[in-house]
Amino acid sequence: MALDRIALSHFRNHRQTELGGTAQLNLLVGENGAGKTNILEALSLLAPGRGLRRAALSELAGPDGGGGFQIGASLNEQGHESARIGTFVEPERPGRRLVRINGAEASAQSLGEWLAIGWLTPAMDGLFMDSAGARRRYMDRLALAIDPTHARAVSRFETALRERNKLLEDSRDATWLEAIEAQLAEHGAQVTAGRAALVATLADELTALPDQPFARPILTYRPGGPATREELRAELARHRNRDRAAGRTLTGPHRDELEVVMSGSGQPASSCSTGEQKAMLIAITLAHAALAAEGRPGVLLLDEVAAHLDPVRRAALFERLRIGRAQVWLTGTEPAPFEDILGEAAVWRISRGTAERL
Ligand SMILES: Nc1ncnc2c1ncn2[C@@H]1O[C@H](COP(=O)(O)OP(=O)(O)OP(=O)(O)O)[C@@H](O)[C@H]1O
Repeated sequence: MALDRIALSHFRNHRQTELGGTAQLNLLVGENGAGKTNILEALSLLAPGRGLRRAALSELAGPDGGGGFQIGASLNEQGHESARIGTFVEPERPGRRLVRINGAEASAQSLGEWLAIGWLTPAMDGLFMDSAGARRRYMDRLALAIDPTHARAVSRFETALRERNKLLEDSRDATWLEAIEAQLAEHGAQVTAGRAALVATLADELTALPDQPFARPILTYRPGGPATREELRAELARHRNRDRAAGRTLTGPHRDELEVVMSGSGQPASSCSTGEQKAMLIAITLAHAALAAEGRPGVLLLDEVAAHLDPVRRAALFERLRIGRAQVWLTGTEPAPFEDILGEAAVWRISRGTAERL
């Protein structure tokens, strides 16, 4: 299963770009600023969420679309189209993202039931040094591969959390607070379970990966509150005064942390070298792609990853991608580093928002 017949219209610098005849390995080459990452971003928007740049909808439309844009693709199974999926914004409703699956309107979250899309981009290089919130978002994105309903649980939990924080501040009405805490605990426990399951499954997958040439990370999920609904609810009720004094809820999955250390040395990822951090991110990305491919079809977007690796690591990466089942999209400024896969990859030259098949 793979994405094919991809069509972008008025999406960033792509006025009308079509990519057909895709393969398992797909390569976009072109100068800086040509529009390669924009294509990967368009594909990342065929998943729930804000895509690989986390851009606002208003940033995505190109200059001639009147504020609207369209992204469409076929899902192919053994050469036949099994579904047509798309996401778009209409010029007359610029703040609203719409999704269509096989011609029928659907929710953005339901996209996760069709495809599991993962990515690694240069913007993620600082993930281990970033705030814990960035790693929570990362876990949530990866968790979609094993549970497409995870995004919904996160959004319901966040709504309940905002509501409780507001009620703590302006209301002494215990009945209201109890009702909100019940919701917060229900969705919070679901978020915790989703993240815990993701990290456990990823950790298993990572143990199968050799230590070399990519540094193998050891992942530990550190929950910010009790795991079960009942315990979380009880703890919230117990700590109302404390939370009121702090002005916010101090227990729950919004306080979770994903701890990452390098196997062997046990060094925390945040104090590893830039190269080691990147190698660990690649290892997690590959492990995740393997997970995704076990469930729904996986698509892996690797922006400027391969060209920056030394030849040994690059060859190892290509080998892993070849044996994996995910469809892979790679970008680079030159075809040369991709010499080993040029014979089997579908290659496009991207130039000023256009794509030419090579
Ligand atoms: N909303 C938009 N409308 C039109 N053009 C846009 C929009 N957003 C970004 N661009 C243009 O897209 C181009 C950047 O494209 P992209 O990031 O895909 O480049 P790239 O090929 O990945 O380059 P690099 O190799 O430098 O990463 C820039 O020229 C930028 O001005």
